[in-house]
Order: sequence, then C-alpha cells, then structure tokens
Amino acid sequence: MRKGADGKRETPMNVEAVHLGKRFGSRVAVDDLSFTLEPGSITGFLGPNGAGKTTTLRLMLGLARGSGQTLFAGKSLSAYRPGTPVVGCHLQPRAFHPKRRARAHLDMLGRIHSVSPQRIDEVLAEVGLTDVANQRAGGFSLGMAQRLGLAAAILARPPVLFLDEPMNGLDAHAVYWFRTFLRSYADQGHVVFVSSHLMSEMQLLADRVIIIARGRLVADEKMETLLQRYGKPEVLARADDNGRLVAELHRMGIAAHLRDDGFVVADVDDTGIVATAATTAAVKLLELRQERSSLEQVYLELTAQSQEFVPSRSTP
Ligand SMILES: Nc1ncnc2c1ncn2[C@@H]1O[C@H](COP(=O)(O)OP(=O)(O)OP(=O)(O)O)[C@@H](O)[C@H]1O
Repeated sequence: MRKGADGKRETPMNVEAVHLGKRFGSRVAVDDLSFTLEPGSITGFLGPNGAGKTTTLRLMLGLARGSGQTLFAGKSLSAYRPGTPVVGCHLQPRAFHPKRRARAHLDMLGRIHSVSPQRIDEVLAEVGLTDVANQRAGGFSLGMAQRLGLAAAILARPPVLFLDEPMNGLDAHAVYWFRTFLRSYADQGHVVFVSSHLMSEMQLLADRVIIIARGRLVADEKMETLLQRYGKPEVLARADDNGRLVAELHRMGIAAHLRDDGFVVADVDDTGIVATAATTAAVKLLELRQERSSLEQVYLELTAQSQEFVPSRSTP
C-alpha cells in the first residue's frame, strides 16, 4: 500500500486504456488500442519508429484528442479534482525553460499540487541533482535533463508514472540508476509505463511488455510469457572441431550453423542431443548451454512486417 502526497495510505491504482484511436488526416496513428497497466509493475511500451507510442501516451494523458478513453482507477483524469496527483509524466528530455534553475523549475511545478519545499529538496536528492539545484537547467547534460524530467514527474508522488524514452542518450551508470529507481517506484505499488527502443534494457527493466506497430497491438504479455511463447530455445556449443559437430548434427537431421562468434547453434532444446552428436563425431566439447531468444530477437520478428521507415537499399 502506497502513501499519497498528503502522507495518507491509498489503495493502488490501475490504468485502463479502452479502444484508443487517433488519426492525423488520412493517417491512422493509433488504431483501436486497449490494454491495462497494473500497479506494482513496470510495463515496457515498444514499437518501431512512428508506431504510435508517443501519440498513445498523449491520448491517455488528455494532451491529444482522439477516440476511446483512459480510466485511472475507473475514472477519467477529468473526473479528479484539479491538482490531484494521479499521473506524473516525462515526455520530453528538455521540457523546461533553459534559463530557469532546476529548483525553481520544480518549485513552479510543485505549486500545482501544493508540494512543500522539503519535498522539492527530497526529490532533488532522490534524483541526484542536489549539488546542481541552483544551476540553470539549460546548461544541463542530457543525463541531468532526464533526471530533472523524472524529478518533475515524481514530485507529487503520483501513483502512475508515464515516461517516454527516459533513458535515451544516457551512459551505463545513468541507465543503471534509472532502472534501480523505477524498480523501487513500482515496488511501492505504483504503475510505471515506459516507452523505449533499448531492447536489452527493457528486458532487464520491464515485468510486462506492450508492443504496438502501425498503431495496433502486437503483443501484451508478461515479459517471461512473451519470451517463452515467441522465443525459440536453442543450444549453443563450442567444440575443438566445430565443422565436424555441425556436420554430425546435420546428419542427425538437426538444423545447425556456425555463428560468427565461434559457437555452433543447434535448433534443439536439449543439450543432451548435442552432447550425443559430439560423442558420435568424436569431437571434444569446450562449452555447452541452452539459451532462449532475447527480447530483441522476439521484437524484431514480431514487428518485421510493420516498420514505418525502411532504408530503400541495404548499406554495406
Ligand atoms: N502532429 C502530428 N501531425 C501529423 N502526424 C503526426 C503527428 N504526430 C504524430 N504523427 C504521426 O503519427 C504516427 C505515430 O507517431 P508517434 O510519434 O506517436 O510514434 P512513436 O511510436 O512515438 O515514434 P518514435 O518511436 O519514432 O518516437 C507517425 O506516423 C507520425 O508521423
């Protein structure tokens, strides 16, 4: 159970997007999208460039007009009293006046929700900006700007957080910090909804995944279920004679190939089959393990037909 901005305990909030739709002229940007976001979990929002992620977030926040509705604990945002902290968002990395100091930026936003000066200090410390709080935000690096955007989003401790590509351009330390921070925010019973193109990061971060392409829902699953359902199991092996191992696997009727990194990849889910092939071929195994396709491979397959922008010819 989480605490609200006033310190009272509140019940967790879920978010339902119901038949969302949006057109720009004849172009359908969001096409009848429905999904639910659960409290206490991080949902990754994925899709190729132009798939409609930002438009969907804007529709859900009431920043764009379209069809359908979004319910926060069963009510539309407009049904809450003005100033109620329902959803915090960070949609653009530099959504501040460049001449305004970081603390002044948060102070201005804090007035909407009657946030105390102590809370502003607390948030600055939480996102690691205390030392630069009196510097003009225009001089901030991308990483600092992303932290300030996050600070603004969590200022009133909203039960729901929407973040549009918050980890773009961040170095490894900052990405790790963001991941840890978002995990702890979700663990407090909050909804965290994050769009990103960073697949390996999403695989580490998200509990659930919503994938859209050309405005339509492609997948809406728990990360684990998605990888189980669409990810192929395969066995990776390295032997003292990879060529002979591949030849033996082929003789056994098993699809196998030698990868650039020196591993034999066999389309089976049992390491024992590859071990048997190695014994028969009289080759020594140096490594043997089972793997499942990564989120990146699953995503590429699921969205292969739906890229908006495809290079007209392959580059060398
Ligand atoms: N203001 C606008 N006017 C016209 N078309 C728009 C507008 N905003 C978005 N679109 C179009 O709507 C579609 C969805 O765009 P959107 O920015 O939501 O995609 P996205 O998934 O966030 O893309 P990216 O990953 O590249 O940020 C695209 O075809 C885009 O060109």
